[in-house]
Amino acid sequence: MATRTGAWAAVAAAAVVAVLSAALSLYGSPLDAVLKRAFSLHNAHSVKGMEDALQLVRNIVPPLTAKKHKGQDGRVGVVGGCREYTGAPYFAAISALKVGADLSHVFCTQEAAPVIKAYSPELIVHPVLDSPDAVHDVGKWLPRLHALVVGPGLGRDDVLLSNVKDILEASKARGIPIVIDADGLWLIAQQPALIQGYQKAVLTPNHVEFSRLSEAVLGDPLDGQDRRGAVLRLSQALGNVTVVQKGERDVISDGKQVLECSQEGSGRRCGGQGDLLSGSLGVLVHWALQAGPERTDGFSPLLVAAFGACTLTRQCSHQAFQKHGRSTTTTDMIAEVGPAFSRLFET
Ligand SMILES: NC(=O)C1=CN([C@@H]2O[C@H](COP(=O)(O)OP(=O)(O)OC[C@H]3O[C@@H](n4cnc5c(N)ncnc54)[C@H](O)[C@@H]3O)[C@@H](O)[C@H]2O)[C@@H](O)CC1
Ligand SMILES: Nc1ncnc2c1ncn2[C@@H]1O[C@H](COP(=O)(O)OP(=O)(O)OP(=O)(O)O)[C@@H](O)[C@H]1O
Ligand SMILES: [Mg+2]
Repeated sequence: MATRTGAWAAVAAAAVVAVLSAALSLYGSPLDAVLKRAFSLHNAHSVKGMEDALQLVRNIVPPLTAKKHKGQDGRVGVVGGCREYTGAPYFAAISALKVGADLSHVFCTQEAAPVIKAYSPELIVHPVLDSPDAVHDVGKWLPRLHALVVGPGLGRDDVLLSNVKDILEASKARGIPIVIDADGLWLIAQQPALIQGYQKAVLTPNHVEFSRLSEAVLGDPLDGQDRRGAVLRLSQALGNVTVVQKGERDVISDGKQVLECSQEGSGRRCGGQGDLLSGSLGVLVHWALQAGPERTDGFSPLLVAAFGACTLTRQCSHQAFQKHGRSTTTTDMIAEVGPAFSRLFET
């Protein structure tokens, strides 16, 4: 009996490795050769691999029950929003709420706050980011937040960036998961030490942001030929911070494993799609860490969360484009978050 159980466990473990390897390729570990072989063997079954990776995301989604209180499924904060950019923090914060967070806060400048409030009565908007007490004003909310999304619509004003630097330090000290996007990545490119080794951080650069980070951290211009290697190396150099390089395919790495998302999206490249991704990721990161590695078959929870946010964003783009074609905008994509989520993760 014990032998049969052992044999079954070995077969099951081999199957898990093989199946996941269809969607994941693994570098730099002692298992490298075995897993690379498994990957190339099963690469042809990428649809199945994608399905298995999606199952890991489904495993982290908390059930909707009558037993929960408000806030339990996620209290997310977005740090961004200034005179020029009010759309980006709105897109990120409303996306977190639409994915399933219970409360979504925006910490922005005084000038941006009434505009963002006027977009939505559902967001809690704090006009504090340019106040002399910004760090204290945001800091007092930190104990109540499960995750922070830093950067959408932040701008590059030195005073704001200096406040955000201190907010990052305070968040790290509390162990709060942090998604860093847009101008938050500009700050990290100036001061990579700010995030070095913080393994509860996920960076979500677009093509240009990735090049900037790569140059700052590795001194390398971007190698467009080997995107997976480039993302893996950046993550490793940052001390296994998770990196999501957005593009025609999204490439995700925690410095140990590399995962690709090629869910069908659309040809529409309107602004704000990255904000939908970073806001969604804010809540998924919380869910993934809460679920723990048992629910993600030993894969990094942040990797699974990132895969979920990328898949969801692209599916929203696909669905919105089917309805609106060329006139698709991020607002149309946000209207698809519910149906896209159900289709991907609640089937
Ligand atoms: N409605 C809004 O308020 C929006 C505000 N946004 C904010 O705008 C600010 C600047 O963001 P940007 O993303 O423009 O950053 P950057 O100011 O660094 O500009 C990047 C530039 O690179 C270009 N680019 C992007 N992907 C490229 C690719 N694959 N190949 C070549 N060029 C490429 C873009 O057209 C852009 O001009 C951020 O704060 C951001 O959050 C954006 O999120 C878009 C929506
Ligand atoms: N060429 C592409 N083909 C398909 N999907 C893409 C392509 N480029 C980006 N995407 C998708 O669009 C989403 C946003 O990526 P993008 O590179 O536009 O981010 P961004 O520039 O930060 O956006 P934002 O305008 O919000 O700042 C991601 O989900 C990504 O997968
Ligand atoms: Mg962006």
